Amino acid sequence: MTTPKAASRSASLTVPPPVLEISGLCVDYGLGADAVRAVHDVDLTLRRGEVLGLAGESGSGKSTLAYAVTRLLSPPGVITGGDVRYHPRGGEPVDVLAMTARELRAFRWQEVSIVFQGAMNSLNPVHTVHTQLTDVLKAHRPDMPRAGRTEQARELLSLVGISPDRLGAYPHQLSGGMRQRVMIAMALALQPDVVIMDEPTTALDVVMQRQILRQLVRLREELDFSVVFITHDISLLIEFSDRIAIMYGGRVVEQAGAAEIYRDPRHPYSAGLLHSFPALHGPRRELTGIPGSPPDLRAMPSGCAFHPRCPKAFAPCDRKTPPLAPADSSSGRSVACWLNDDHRPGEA
Ligand SMILES: Nc1ncnc2c1ncn2[C@@H]1O[C@H](COP(=O)(O)OP(=O)(O)OP(=O)(O)O)[C@@H](O)[C@H]1O
Repeated sequence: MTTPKAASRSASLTVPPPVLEISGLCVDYGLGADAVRAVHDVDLTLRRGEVLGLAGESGSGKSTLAYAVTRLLSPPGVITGGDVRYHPRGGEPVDVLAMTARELRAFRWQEVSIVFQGAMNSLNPVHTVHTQLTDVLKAHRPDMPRAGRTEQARELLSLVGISPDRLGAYPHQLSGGMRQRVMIAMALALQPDVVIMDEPTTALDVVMQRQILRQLVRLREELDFSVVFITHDISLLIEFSDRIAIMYGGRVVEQAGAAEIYRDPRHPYSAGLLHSFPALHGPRRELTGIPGSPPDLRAMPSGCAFHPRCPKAFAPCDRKTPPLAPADSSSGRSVACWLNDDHRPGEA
């Protein structure tokens, strides 16, 4: 791209400033007595330049969270509480939940773009890659001359590792991996600060998945954007994220650096997830999976929602929900598990 955002991320150990701050976010499906809570009191901060991984089994609330944060949630989904703040470069924080429709149109694509599950099938089959890439530019940069749009589209394709010669191709003339890269190119077209990727590569084979993610992480360094990367495959997150948040039953149950989660998962659910996917590198782990199934939102277990499946459940777990609390004073890790809480209720 011609004017990449400053690629000079500080190599110092200072914590980068936040770009997206989510606090106390609650999302329900339905209203009144029939409502179920799919996202429960989530606090999460995405920092500038980082890749934040969001993991959890199907139904844990990952996509609902992404839709809510970008205000793309459609009925019966309703945001019932909390706060989402976007911190523009050098500007005052903006309340995303209070944005008007017009503000939202500018916010999406330009500040935060999102690549959804199965995105590679959402390219329009009757238009060329050129038309689809330049349409994004035309809609948001109406003053850009036609030749400039084409030039930018060529650069975007090169960025994601596709020869600009393919600009005239229709989606069916491209492989699944290439279509996915085109979607990523579209998401990067307006140089957003944040790219949210919801299971972007699950339809691809493992080698292609990793190739695309490696490229994305390289681009993140070049173009200086932050990534929220959502998947149920925690081994992918360990490889590509800086930090990981693990969701269960709509709540974040553990949040820590990717290496910390890998070496020493503190929540029994995190440990279970780690033993559900083969790691590509490092020592082999025995794959044991997690017994049982994720909870039904209409009948959530009392206390910690994971307790019926937890090999380490003890007295307080079925009675009281553990808060997400700092686990180490130094590392910024937090865990919602009574095993890690010095202030746990009586075990009798
Ligand atoms: N339109 C809807 N109406 C009612 N409940 C819904 C709706 N969409 C999602 N849910 C429920 O909300 C919960 C969270 O779903 P969500 O899709 O956010 O989970 P997820 O972690 O992204 O799962 P997956 O990995 O399968 O996409 C699930 O229990 C799901 O059944």
